[in-house]
Amino acid sequence: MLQLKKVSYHWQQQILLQDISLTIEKGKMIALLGVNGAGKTTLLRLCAGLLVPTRGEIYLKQQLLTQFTPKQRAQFITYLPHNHPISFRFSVEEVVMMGRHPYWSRFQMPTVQDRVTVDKALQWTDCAHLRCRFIDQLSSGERQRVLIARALVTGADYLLLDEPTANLDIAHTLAIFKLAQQLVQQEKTIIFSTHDINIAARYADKVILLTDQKCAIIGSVEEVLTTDRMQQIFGVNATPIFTEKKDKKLMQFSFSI
Ligand SMILES: Nc1ncnc2c1ncn2[C@@H]1O[C@H](COP(=O)(O)OP(=O)(O)OP(=O)(O)O)[C@@H](O)[C@H]1O
Repeated sequence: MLQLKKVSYHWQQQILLQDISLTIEKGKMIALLGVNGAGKTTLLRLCAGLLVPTRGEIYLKQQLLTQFTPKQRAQFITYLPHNHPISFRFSVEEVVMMGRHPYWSRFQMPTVQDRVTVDKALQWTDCAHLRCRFIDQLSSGERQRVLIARALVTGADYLLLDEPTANLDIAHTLAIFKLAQQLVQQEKTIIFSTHDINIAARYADKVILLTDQKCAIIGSVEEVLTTDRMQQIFGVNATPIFTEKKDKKLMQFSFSI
């Protein structure tokens, strides 16, 4: 369980996040929504332990996140940044293998199990054919899939993904979310930020919406994404459209301004 208790984050005099309390259980897919600059990346980086709250505490498995060593933390939580610039010349396979680092002792070489794990992740993300290419010579979408593969091989329980499919074409987007659903069934927790509200409505068990007061509202898609809130926070008219999919009611939106 990942728990935020009255977490605030300030940068110089600016309040970026204010009094956020959330409990994120295992085995959930959670969408993180908010306008540009709302603090989604900041919140993900706090949950990943890459930033320390100015006030409040974050607990992982009932232990303060700050008490984990970076290596211990990396075994439980992986963070996929948005638009991660990569200027070094490693092959795709080497980059994905880096995701296994949290399990290695100093100077350890990859094991057979590490190679099997990397092979699977390359296949799941449709990167197997790219494995010998250099990472800095890929398209942004190809690179993003490689970085998703690297996040997968960590085997972490919590995957914090900052706009994971922003650069992906539609088929790869759907494939990544299908894979994410399978991981959630295996008790992994995925928190992904997105600007695509229909993707959030389709795949998320819960939604965290960052408001202009720098607070967070958490709940089901129907509870959080009300027409009034969409108008107030995003400044758009959102008309819900309900469809049935495998006996499940699916809410999508049509937008106008
Ligand atoms: N390195 C930084 N130094 C100072 N302020 C920053 C820095 N990075 C982000 N900010 C500010 O923090 C606030 C939150 O930024 P953040 O990147 O978390 O928002 P976001 O919701 O992820 O935005 P977007 O949807 O545009 O990616 C913004 O006001 C931004 O200007």
